[in-house]
Amino acid sequence: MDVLVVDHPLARARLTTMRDARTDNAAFRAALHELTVMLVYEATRDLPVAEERVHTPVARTAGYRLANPPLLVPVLRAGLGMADQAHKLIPDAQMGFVGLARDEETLQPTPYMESLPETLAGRPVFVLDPMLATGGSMAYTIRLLTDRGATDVTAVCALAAPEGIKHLEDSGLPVRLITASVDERLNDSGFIVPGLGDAGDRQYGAVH
Ligand SMILES: O=P(O)(O)OC[C@H]1O[C@H](OP(=O)(O)OP(=O)(O)O)[C@H](O)[C@@H]1O
Ligand SMILES: O=c1cc[nH]c(=O)[nH]1
Ligand SMILES: [Mg+2]
Repeated sequence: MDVLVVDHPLARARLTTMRDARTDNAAFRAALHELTVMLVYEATRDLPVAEERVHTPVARTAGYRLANPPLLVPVLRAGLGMADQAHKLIPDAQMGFVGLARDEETLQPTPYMESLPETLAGRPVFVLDPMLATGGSMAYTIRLLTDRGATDVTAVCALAAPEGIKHLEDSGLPVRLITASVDERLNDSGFIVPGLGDAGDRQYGAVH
C-alpha cells in the first residue's frame, strides 16, 4: 500500500496543536481544518486534469480542471471536521457519508449511518477520517465502497498507527494512505500513542 506522510513544517505545527491536551475544542477544530487542506492538497497532486481554453483579459491560454473529481466520504463523527475544508478545495466533488462508532470493548466499528451513491465504478473516492487506529473503521468503510464498484480509494487521515496500516495492507483493499504522521503504536485501549486522544471528543465533546 502506498503511504504518503505529509511532514511539511506547517502540517507538523497543526498536528502539534491537535496533540496538545491543553488545546480546547474550537482550537482543535481549527487546526484540523487547516491540516485537512494540506492533506487534501497532497492527496490530489497526481489526479488527472482536463484541459480547457481560458480567456484572460490579455490572451487565450490553456486552463485546467480535475477530470474526475473524487467522491468525498467523511466518517462521522470525527471525519465531519475534515469535510468542509476538503469540499472547499474540490467544490465540484459529490459527498457521501458513513457513520461509525467504535465499540470501546471489542474495538469493532458499529455502523449507524450510510449515505452513498449506488454505483462507484470509475470514480475515485477520498475517505476522510482523522484517525486510523486498528484500521477496522477504515476497512469497513472501504468495503462499503468496493461493494459499490470503487477501485481507487484514498484514505486521508491526520494520524495513523502501524497496526492500522498493516490491517489495510493485509486486507488487500484498493487504498492508498495520506497522513501527517505514523505514530508509535496502539495502547491496550486501542488508542494511538502518542496520538491526540479521541478525535470526535476533541472536536465535539465527550458523548460518554
Ligand atoms: O481504526 P479504528 O480502531 O477503527 O479507530 C478509528 C475510528 O475511531 C474514531 O471514531 P469513533 O469510533 O471514536 O467515533 P467518533 O468519531 O464518533 O468519535 C475515528 O474517527 C475512527 O473512525
Ligand atoms: O487514538 C484514537 C483511536 C481511535 N479513535 C480516536 O479518536 N483516537
Ligand atoms: Mg470517538
